[in-house]
Amino acid sequence: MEFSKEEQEKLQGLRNKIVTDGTFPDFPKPGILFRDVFAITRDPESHRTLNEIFDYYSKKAIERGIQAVVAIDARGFLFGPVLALKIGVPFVPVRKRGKLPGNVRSVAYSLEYGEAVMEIQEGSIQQGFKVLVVDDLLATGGSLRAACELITKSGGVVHECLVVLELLDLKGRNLISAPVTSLLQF
Ligand SMILES: O=P(O)(O)OC[C@H]1O[C@H](OP(=O)(O)OP(=O)(O)O)[C@H](O)[C@@H]1O
Ligand SMILES: Nc1ncnc2[nH]cnc12
Repeated sequence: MEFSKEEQEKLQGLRNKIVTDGTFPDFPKPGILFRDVFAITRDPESHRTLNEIFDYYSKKAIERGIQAVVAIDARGFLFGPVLALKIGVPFVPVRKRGKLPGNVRSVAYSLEYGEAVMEIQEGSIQQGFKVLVVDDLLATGGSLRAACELITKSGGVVHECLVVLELLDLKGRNLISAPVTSLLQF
């Protein structure tokens, strides 16, 4: 997605915040350079700036006819509900195994520093709905791909994905067939 010059300047400020306050070598394992999105939410001015970017994104998402927002447990929940409110559509969670009640659909996946299982509640996505999938960060793409698979198997249509941070060298977007917008690239 295209951002205006004004938005690009705001995004540059947010990126600087991650560099100065949100970069941790060797966490949670040796060799992983952890990018901590809470560096933005901890700082009210940066948080407000990110919210303005979401205002802009949401207006465009309404024009594109997005009908539901799905976000990934846990850090995706910082942003998915806000976007769903701005767009005016349902927010649906995808959660790690064992957290969602009722009948669920599951998928095993791997991410940059481990393996896990994620789940979605049966009936939580209306058939044919155009879905925006949200997460804080795209690394290898394993998590986002698993979420997209759950949505598709539930009868939703993954229209687009939005992540705040993208780790470009891991090429995670290559695993995702829908268009992916990232706000800050590393
Ligand atoms: O692109 P990938 O290699 O799959 O990695 C990205 C995922 O890793 C992190 O989640 P994590 O499972 O650490 O969970 P958390 O949100 O509960 O901290 C992050 O929030 C993304 O969901
Ligand atoms: N390098 C990283 N930093 C923060 N969250 C992550 N999730 C997967 N890889 C990550």
